[in-house]
Amino acid sequence: MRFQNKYIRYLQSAAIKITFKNSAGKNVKPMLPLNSNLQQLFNIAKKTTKTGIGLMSGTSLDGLDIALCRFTGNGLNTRFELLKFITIPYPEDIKHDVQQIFAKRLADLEKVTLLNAYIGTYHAELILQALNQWGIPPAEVDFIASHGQTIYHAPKRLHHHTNYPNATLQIGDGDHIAVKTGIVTISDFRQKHIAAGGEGAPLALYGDVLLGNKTGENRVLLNIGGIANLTWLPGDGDFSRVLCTDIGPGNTLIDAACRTYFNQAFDEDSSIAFSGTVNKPLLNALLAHPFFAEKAPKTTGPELFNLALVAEAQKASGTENIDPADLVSTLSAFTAASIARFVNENIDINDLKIFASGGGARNPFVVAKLKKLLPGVSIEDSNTLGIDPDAKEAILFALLGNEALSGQPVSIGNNPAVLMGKFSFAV
Ligand SMILES: Nc1ncnc2c1ncn2[C@@H]1O[C@H](COP(=O)(O)OP(=O)(O)OP(=O)(O)O)[C@@H](O)[C@H]1O
Ligand SMILES: CC(=O)N[C@H]1[C@@H]2OC[C@@H](O2)[C@@H](O)[C@@H]1O[C@H](C)C(=O)O
Repeated sequence: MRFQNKYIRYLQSAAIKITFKNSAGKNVKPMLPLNSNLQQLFNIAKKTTKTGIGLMSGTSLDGLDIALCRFTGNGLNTRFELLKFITIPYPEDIKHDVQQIFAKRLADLEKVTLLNAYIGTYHAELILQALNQWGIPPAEVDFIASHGQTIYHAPKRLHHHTNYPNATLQIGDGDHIAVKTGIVTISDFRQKHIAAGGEGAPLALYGDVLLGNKTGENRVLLNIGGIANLTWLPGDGDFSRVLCTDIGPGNTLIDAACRTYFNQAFDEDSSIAFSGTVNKPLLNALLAHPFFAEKAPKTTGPELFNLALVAEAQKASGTENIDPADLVSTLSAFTAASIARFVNENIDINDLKIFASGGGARNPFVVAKLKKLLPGVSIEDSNTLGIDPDAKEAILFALLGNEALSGQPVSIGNNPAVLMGKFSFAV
């Protein structure tokens, strides 16, 4: 008993000086002290202006996008500024290691475990490198918001195990980033989305509404990354009609064919696609995949859209011996055709303006086909909105980090009203 009283006195003396009010508005003493980590979090949360880093390393495995942003406010009142942005390409050995486990049903569990720690530490090194290059001390950064590296995405619609929930796995643990950089890190955003009933993706909605919504303009923010996804923002400002969904393959099949048949990472400026011819029977076989008829919102990944699926479509259409350049042309046309079909079937195309981002927005063959298939729709890249197309997803995670620190859960479209992300501290 004596010990307990002493302990309570200790807790009271250690309690930090915050004013807590009871329901009658009177000041009361806090019951418990905040430890130094919670104190740090509290200090960051109450800052009017926060500086945060958003990290994205997507399904293309091309590198780590690092966006340094400044935020004021939260939710629909957020104001942000992109201060610095850089993509640091992954060296070949890391790409190779991640590719060994990425989107594979059977993988070396030791490698997964090693990479979880390694990628966290490696991303921390890249952040410190970028900050050093920019001349910004880590102490000036309030938080890091890290997406991690997706290694497997398994919504029910893909895994078909009726007893199991939607699931997804991102590695590159946040503790390693926080300890190595000394900066509070928020990570693993997708689990909460699933826990609250979603598929863990796309999370783009939260940033797209903020970056792209304009009353009176019928807009789509289209991201052509490894997988293509979009957010539709109807001009009437009715948030219940907002739609955010994956569409199908972006660059993932094009990149896979380039790696396999041309020993190159991607089809730079579409030089291969332009040298080939689109094979119509194969294109139609690919477009006949049942995923495209599933109702949105929906998510997918290279777990489904991979060269095995292409081989099946080749078999079904009798195009097994197609020339590799024709294959790249056809896969590029497939990306454009599946996006155009989704837009035509699900979105009001009256006065529609599409703002494209992601590496695929720099694929001239895909963009030209898309424009041809959507006549009357304006298609520009997201620079027109003042958003660097390469930085958009990293900015999104920085925004989600800002929300995790100071936002309120809000529901938009079909998305659950939750704050996402887990906190990691340097000590
Ligand atoms: N000049 C270019 N010409 C053609 N394609 C390009 C060009 N530049 C980038 N790309 C494509 O963009 C890809 C990288 O895109 P991005 O960085 O948006 O992908 P990601 O972030 O990994 O994807 P996700 O959004 O699925 O997570 C490259 O692999 C390539 O296919
Ligand atoms: C599981 C996963 O990593 N999904 C990514 C991927 O890349 C594009 C598309 O598939 C999208 O659903 C998502 O990323 C973006 C950033 C999102 O969540 O909005």
